[in-house]
Amino acid sequence: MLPVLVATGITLLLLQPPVDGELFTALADMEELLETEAVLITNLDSYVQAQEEKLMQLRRKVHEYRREHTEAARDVSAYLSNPVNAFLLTKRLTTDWRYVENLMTYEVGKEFLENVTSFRSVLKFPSDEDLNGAAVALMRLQDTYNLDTASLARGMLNGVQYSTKLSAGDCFELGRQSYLNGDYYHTVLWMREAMDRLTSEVNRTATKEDVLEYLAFSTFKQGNIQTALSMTEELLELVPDHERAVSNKAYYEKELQKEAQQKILRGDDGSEEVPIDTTTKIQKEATAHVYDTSERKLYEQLCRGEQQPPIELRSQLVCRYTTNTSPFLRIGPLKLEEAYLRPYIVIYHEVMSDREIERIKQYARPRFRRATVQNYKTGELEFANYRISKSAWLKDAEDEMIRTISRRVEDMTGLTMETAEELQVVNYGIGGHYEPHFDFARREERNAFKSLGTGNRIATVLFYMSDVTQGGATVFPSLHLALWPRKGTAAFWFNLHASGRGDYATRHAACPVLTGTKWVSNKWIHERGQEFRRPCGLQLDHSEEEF
Ligand SMILES: O=C(O)CCC(=O)C(=O)O
Ligand SMILES: [Fe+2]
Repeated sequence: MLPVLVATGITLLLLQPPVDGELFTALADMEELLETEAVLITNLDSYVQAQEEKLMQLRRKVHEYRREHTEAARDVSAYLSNPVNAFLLTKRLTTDWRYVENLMTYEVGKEFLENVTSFRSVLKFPSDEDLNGAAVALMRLQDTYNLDTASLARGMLNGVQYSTKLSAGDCFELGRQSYLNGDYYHTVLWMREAMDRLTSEVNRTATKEDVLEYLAFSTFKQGNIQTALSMTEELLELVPDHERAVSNKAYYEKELQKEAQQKILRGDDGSEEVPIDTTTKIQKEATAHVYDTSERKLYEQLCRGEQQPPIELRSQLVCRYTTNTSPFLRIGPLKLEEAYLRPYIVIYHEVMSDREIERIKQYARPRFRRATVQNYKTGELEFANYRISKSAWLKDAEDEMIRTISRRVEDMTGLTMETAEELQVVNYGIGGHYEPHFDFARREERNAFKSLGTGNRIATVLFYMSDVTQGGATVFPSLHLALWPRKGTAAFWFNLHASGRGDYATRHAACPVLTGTKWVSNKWIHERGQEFRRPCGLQLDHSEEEF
């Protein structure tokens, strides 16, 4: 139900901010939804078969009755003078008819519906919050990857068929979900698309009146009262007694009058009026991570692969074998590719085998929880729209293979794992992402690791445990650097300067996954224990900030 703008001008907003859903946050969980769907399809198929069987029996009865009846009608007295016929007619209208009635009243669907109820306790079903989360993820992809609404609705992405085509009803639902989030920008985009699709649909999947109602209200919310009014008038032509439309029309007219009066008072002739663009993007998520728009722009460009560090910088980078971080590497050197020099960011190739990856995934899957972030004021772990993925922590003690990974990180980096965090395994579903952030704790967050007594996160090792079909890069906006996931590789960088102060240039993000799934695991290495392995620097960099 849409809100009514009452005559007093009070908007009755029925916005329900969605609670954070769970299933949409990782692809691993979505697989279970396909299993749920398979069971539902079988059940629905059996239900349809049973209904068809019932109707067929009834249809046979119709034929039988009609045949006898036509026979009787041809010569009524001859037919009834036959005692067998007289008996059969009586039977048809007594016991036979009772059978027909029973068949007609028999509810075929009941047991199948009961089945569905019992499935709910054993199978995974998405919630309304999941639906909202999946819609928000699509909007995020649309924004980040500059996807135009019409192509997306046609299932096209970069000229190839990406998904099934969306019906007007599908577009309407995307618009409605955006509306529920107070995101009128996307509501307008998707309701317009729903309207376009409607005109070509034979079996209409949405009604023009519903689309117009959302469209008008969201257009008004976007600041375009005149268009909102025209849309409402169009709606009233279709449904003249539409209560909400009637009162909204009156409200819009009043608002327009007010505007005109104000213009006269200002001595405005209207010539300088700036048309209000209904497609202007509004900042939608109240809980959105705070970062400036230039960073957002760079972040999105990097995600789309449109930026890279300047050539002067790239030309200094090398690939080499590394042998000096552990004696072990003399017999098994690692392939190292430099990605950036200051800060030093490198990629190690072939440092996690497919077998190890499978084992780690197996361990993590049953323990997946939606990833949280720490509220630096309260210290509480909480969900945030700017980090959408599922994660699990794996201890060294759990499995020889996890221990081996830790030892490998030690060999790779030359840093001790004594004070490192457990291995964090992360799975991002479609649209899963992590907006720009620092891995180290800043001054105001210094409580974050205090209780551990291990100091700050000196370095990050990020293992890529899958290829990602499209999207999902790790990007460093201020460095114009994007690292593209490749299964079995790992990225490494120091988060802190040698002085121990946070290196702000390491601010990074995980771009939303556009197609496919993304698996990574993090090993966060701490300061304590590294004193002789990475000695403190005596010089302070001017960009350094005290931790
Ligand atoms: O998944 C990625 O690419 C980056 C993840 C990340 O930055 C983190 O988990 O802190
Ligand atoms: Fe990070």
